[in-house]
Amino acid sequence: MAHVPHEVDAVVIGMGVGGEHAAERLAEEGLDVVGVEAELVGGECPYWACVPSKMMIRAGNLLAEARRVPGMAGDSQVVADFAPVAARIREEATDDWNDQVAVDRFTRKGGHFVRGRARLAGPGRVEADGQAFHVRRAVVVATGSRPQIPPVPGLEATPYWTNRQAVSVKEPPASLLVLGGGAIGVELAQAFARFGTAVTLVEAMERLLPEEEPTVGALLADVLEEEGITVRTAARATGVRHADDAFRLTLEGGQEITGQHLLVATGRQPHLAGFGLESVGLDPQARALAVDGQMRAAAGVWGVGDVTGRGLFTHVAMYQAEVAVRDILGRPGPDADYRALPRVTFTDPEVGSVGLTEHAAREQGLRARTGTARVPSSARGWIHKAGNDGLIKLVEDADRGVLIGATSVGPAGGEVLYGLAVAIQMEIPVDRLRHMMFAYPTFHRAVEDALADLGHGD
Ligand SMILES: Cc1cc2nc3c(=O)[nH]c(=O)nc-3n(C[C@H](O)[C@H](O)[C@H](O)COP(=O)(O)OP(=O)(O)OC[C@H]3O[C@@H](n4cnc5c(N)ncnc54)[C@H](O)[C@@H]3O)c2cc1C
Ligand SMILES: NC(=O)c1ccc[n+]([C@@H]2O[C@H](COP(=O)([O-])OP(=O)(O)OC[C@H]3O[C@@H](n4cnc5c(N)ncnc54)[C@H](O)[C@@H]3O)[C@@H](O)[C@H]2O)c1
Repeated sequence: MAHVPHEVDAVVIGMGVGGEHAAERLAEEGLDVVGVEAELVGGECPYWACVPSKMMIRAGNLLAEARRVPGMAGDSQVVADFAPVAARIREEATDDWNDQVAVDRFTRKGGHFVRGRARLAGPGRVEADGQAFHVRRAVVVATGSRPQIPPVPGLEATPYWTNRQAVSVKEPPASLLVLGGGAIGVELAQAFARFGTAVTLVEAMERLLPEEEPTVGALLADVLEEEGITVRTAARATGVRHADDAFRLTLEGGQEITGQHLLVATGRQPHLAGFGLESVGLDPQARALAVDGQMRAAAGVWGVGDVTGRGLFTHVAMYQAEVAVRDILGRPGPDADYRALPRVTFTDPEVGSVGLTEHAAREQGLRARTGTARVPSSARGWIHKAGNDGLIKLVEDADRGVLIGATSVGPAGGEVLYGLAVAIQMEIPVDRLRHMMFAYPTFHRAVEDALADLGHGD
């Protein structure tokens, strides 16, 4: 191992996307930085989350498109094979879950890497792998999040999957129960189903993706059911058993559903406990690490990424890391701004949203006006035909005449979102948006229809 200095400028605890970005940037700026990682540098996103799941989704989308050929372009016979997907995840995405490339990238920039579990031992004091560091300038807490496992009786004793096992399989299971109809649940349910897995998706709330506009969950449930997925909403699991290579999930009311595997995707919780936060006056029992607009958690301590409980997205972790780095370097800059935080769930159709939903806007006491357009009724949606499900919904603050929220569901829903995110971030008056030209026939042209509908859709 390289010589590790004990007096250092900064220690980054957790080298997931947030910590890795902060550590690399600080090293590039010439600071003496130690990065500590207990597992793999890069964290959840490249090895067990965003990247492998999106490779599965890309492959599943190809199958779905090929199955849409009949009636549109001739005939097709699709033989699904998961082997190339499993190989890509091993060879291209994760290097068989080896992070040497990422470690080398960091050390080449001048950083000092320590493999191990770091512990705060008081202000400016960090211990890891039997070494003690005296930190002159900054400790960055970037410990991420962990799956939140619900207290369903019997569950803990079963070999259930989290996202980690789900994206590491070499073959799709014959059948799969998915507990949780949030982002992970819907993305992986659809991807596996397209490879032939019989999927049952169980969501406790009334709708899938319950944080999104109500119409979104209903639309997505229809699409998934059309593809052969059994969707159970407002369904509570009261017990789980695993016997004879099968999971048996009992639902409130007594119905039992079975599957070869069970994926638990019921949310993630920030990782605060067990690494000495109390030694710097912070609460390890808190729901998330509280930070101010410059990502400061305490004197000499910054927090970035999932641990802060904001958004739980890779782009949020990297954005926050930039803010923290600037502040650590003593450069003035604006506070982190989440008004136009974009979210994309990569189902087919993609579900993109940014800013406030209508409900959230009203809860904040804003006078919300909404406008909606259906993608199949737009020129491009009509031309697209098979797989054209989707909608655009806009939420305007009627008092200020600017958009404060938008939803874009459709074949390119996540991409269409971009223009809406710019409009919200820049507070472009709705009256000016109405006088823009929207290229014909793009998917984003449906935004023009939704703008015209503002005030009529309420
Ligand atoms: C299945 C799935 C799909 C996802 N898809 C997307 C997507 O498409 N787009 C998107 O934007 N987001 C997606 N996300 C969310 C994204 O993965 C996270 O927001 C992102 O990984 C957060 O990065 P982070 O650095 O905060 O934390 P993490 O990636 O969790 O990294 C934290 C790191 O800290 C380490 N650590 C913890 N404690 C210590 C300690 N005491 N000492 C040393 N190391 C420690 C951990 O080992 C870990 O490597 C997805 C998540 C999942 C689960
Ligand atoms: N495309 C993306 O950007 C992407 C993809 C996957 C995950 N993520 C991130 O990862 C995080 C975790 O994803 P997730 O899907 O686990 O969480 P989530 O919070 O998005 O969804 C969890 C779902 O599980 C439901 N639920 C909770 N307890 C339940 C129970 N006992 N029975 C049935 N349903 C229950 C909730 O009502 C909710 O709908 C997300 O917050 C998201 O930020 C992002």
